[in-house]
Amino acid sequence: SETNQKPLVPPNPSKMEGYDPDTTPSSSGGSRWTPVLDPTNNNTIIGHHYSGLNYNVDEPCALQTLEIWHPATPASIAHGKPSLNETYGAGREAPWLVYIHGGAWRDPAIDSSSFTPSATKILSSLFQRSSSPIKKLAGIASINYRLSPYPNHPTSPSDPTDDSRTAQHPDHIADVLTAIAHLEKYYGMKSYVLAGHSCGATLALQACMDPARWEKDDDNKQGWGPKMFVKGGLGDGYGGVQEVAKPRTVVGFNGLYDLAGFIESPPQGYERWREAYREFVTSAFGSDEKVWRTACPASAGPSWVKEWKLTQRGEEGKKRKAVLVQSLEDSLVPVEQTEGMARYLEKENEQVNGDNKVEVAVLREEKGGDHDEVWQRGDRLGEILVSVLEGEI
Ligand SMILES: Nc1ccccc1C(=O)C[C@H](N)C(=O)O
Repeated sequence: SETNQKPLVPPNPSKMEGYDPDTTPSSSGGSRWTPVLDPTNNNTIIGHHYSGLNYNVDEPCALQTLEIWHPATPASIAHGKPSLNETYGAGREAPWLVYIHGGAWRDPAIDSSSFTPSATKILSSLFQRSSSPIKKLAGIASINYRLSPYPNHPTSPSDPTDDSRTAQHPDHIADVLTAIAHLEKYYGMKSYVLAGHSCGATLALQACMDPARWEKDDDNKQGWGPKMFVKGGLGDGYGGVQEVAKPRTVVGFNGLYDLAGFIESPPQGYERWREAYREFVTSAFGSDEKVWRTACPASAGPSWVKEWKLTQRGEEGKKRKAVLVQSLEDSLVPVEQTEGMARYLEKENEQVNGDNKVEVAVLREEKGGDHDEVWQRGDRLGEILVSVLEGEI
């Protein structure tokens, strides 16, 4: 397991060329910008895509990567890649969309590329609505993060020596925050919508909480804490917590929000999954059920919502929003998870007034398909996120 004994070095200036991913070290073997073609008209370039970007610059681990898509512009089409000024320029005010994949913190078959159908749909639909989508959406990022052990996976069991498959809470959220810090620092990301599927939705809400929650007792030197956040990453480079801007809007799809609650009393029809839940929750969070409760956004107790502060210029005082989407056909995650999350937020809202309330929208999808179909199809997921970006939800 990782230790925080290793001396941490400040970010290496020679490795700060992240403004141009073409010159950023890439763990997945030198991916390059590729054009994204409109599926409704295979001749039109609607974006440019880059995968396998390390966000842990100094000590890259196989899963500490992200991929990005940018809406095409006349300049990016002419050059075959995004124009740096246009895309990452200091004046860029459009939000990013950041996606966190699911897979119960452990499934090696679900990764950042699972957002491809949705990203394509989003770019395509923004192009139908606008001649200059880059003004509405600066970029899309889909994040990988280290996974927890999955020794009994049928085809890709985890190897205990693989440091991308031995993570335990809070490694997952620490990686997500490191990735967000990377986007802020190297890609000029100022504001963003944070979306997640399944355990990615858990992580999206954890990103709204105070990162100090992920510290462990000081006397537990092998334990986790803020120092772990920067293992070769960004932050202040000396072991401080990565302070990242919080998202103004969070969108959860088929999310897990109260794992202890599920395991304690699975809703009717979901009892058969109890042991599977117990298994992946133990792998991700350890065996202390208290940690399961405090790490999950619907069971963390009052009142973490006040930790969800908007600090970006122009966002102060703006209303925060949680959009919770649940397929009623999901055989793995019951709608009760989403209802419990909504109830938690509404209860928090009773304690505050006006703009301090979190706007809560719950979408119950009658024909949402099974648990993973929402990202496998991508059309509805993309449609919902476009509506969020356009301020329609
Ligand atoms: N059983 C679950 C219950 C809820 C949410 C996800 C799962 C999963 O099984 C995810 C993943 N396909 C896995 O193999 O761990």
